[in-house]
Amino acid sequence: MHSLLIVDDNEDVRSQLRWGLSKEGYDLHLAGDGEEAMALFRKHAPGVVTLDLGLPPDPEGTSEGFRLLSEMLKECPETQVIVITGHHDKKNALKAINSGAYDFCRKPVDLSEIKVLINRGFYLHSLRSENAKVLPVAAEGRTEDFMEGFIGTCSAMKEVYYSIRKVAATDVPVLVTGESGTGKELVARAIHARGLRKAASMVTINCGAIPENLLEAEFFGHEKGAFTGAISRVQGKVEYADKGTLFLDEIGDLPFNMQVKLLRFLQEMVFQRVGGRADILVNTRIIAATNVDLEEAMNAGRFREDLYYRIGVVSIHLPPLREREDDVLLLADMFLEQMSRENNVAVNGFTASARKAMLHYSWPGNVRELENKVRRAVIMAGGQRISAEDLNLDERAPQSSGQPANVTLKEARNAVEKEMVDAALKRFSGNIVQAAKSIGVSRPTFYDLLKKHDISV
Ligand SMILES: Nc1ncnc2c1ncn2[C@@H]1O[C@H](COP(=O)(O)OP(=O)(O)OP(=O)(O)O)[C@@H](O)[C@H]1O
Repeated sequence: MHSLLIVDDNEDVRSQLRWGLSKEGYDLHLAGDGEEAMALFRKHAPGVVTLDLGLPPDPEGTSEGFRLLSEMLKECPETQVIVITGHHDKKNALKAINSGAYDFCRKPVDLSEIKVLINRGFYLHSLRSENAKVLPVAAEGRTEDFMEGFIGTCSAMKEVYYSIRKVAATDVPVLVTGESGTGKELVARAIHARGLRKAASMVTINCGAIPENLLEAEFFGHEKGAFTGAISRVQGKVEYADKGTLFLDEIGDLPFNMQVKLLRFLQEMVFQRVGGRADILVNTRIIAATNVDLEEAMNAGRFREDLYYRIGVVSIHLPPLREREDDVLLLADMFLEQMSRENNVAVNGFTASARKAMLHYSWPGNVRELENKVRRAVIMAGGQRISAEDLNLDERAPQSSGQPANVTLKEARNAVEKEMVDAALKRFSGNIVQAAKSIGVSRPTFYDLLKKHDISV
């Protein structure tokens, strides 16, 4: 039987949880202070603990809660601790996760939400206990300055590798932020591949690429006859992500209506297929990515605050390529090697001026743009070495092609943006989906760019 310890100094809360969880079949233990909690912890070795941070002798603060959290994890690192925090206390929720808590729940505790967290906690506890080897984080210290699948040695990327290793060992939702083409999906894959759920799949939903009326069915599936054309029952992506990871790409583009449904699902991990009545329970880890500033979207009323707090407790920010020091050259060499092999073309590196141009260019499309430019250059290069011209870069100008030197970075970026949108439209004869894909942005973002630069299709 699963042993569960509840630590809360409020007698009413303890009674409510005792009552609410009595039918779940746990071996339930309740403590009102730190001393009692540690005694029960040592005696019953619970797989999951719910821990109110405000405990005597510091019921208004969090010091005793954090002390207990660290003592428990020191004695038994496999224990999954869910901390109970104040309603808007994102700071302490984040601190607790950083200190090794598995997840958090806000007051007043919602019974169905905590049940989901507890069940997931026991699931993770059994995975961890069965195979402690799946946790690479303890062995890989902060000194690891590289990560398989990634090229880059600048200090900002080392921070990213460190964060990936750290969050991979937990099950908390992670928000990956960064401009388009910086490697957000690569980060999501790295977290999944190093985490507890690596034996199951990572399922991706591109929230910006699916028409609004089809999104709910994409997430949750549909029953036969749910709408015209629904000729059979179809499972949604969420169902396929059971036991694994659900990667929500471009979450900033999720329509408001769907944000409400997603939040409801995230709180209880239960959903119904479109046109169905049965509740379906899944156990999945959420990783989301966005290239829009969600805090700004939240302030503008385009993104729900409660959803932001649910998905954004831990975030990993990817720096734009132009801020990664010499990494651009390492990446360019890697792409060159890979593409000359793939295309069976012998190319012997870049000219000095090509290297200079790559270092000076602002890379609005980031790593994806570099990859595309090198791919094109490998095919176009007449000689043994790739020149700035083959890369379509101007070796003289500090920014993009044709920009006078006295423009601001913002102006230069806008000009490049417009140039890329124009070129993509031309290349794909006005096909928005293909044009957006080719420059690495979502369809809604592409429409925003058309509007911003006053381009008509
Ligand atoms: N540090 C890196 N090392 C090697 N390859 C990288 C790195 N970062 C990104 N890439 C490659 O660049 C391309 C774009 O990366 P990815 O799709 O992960 O970006 P993204 O930020 O998710 O883009 P978008 O916001 O448009 O969805 C991929 O081919 C990826 O493998």
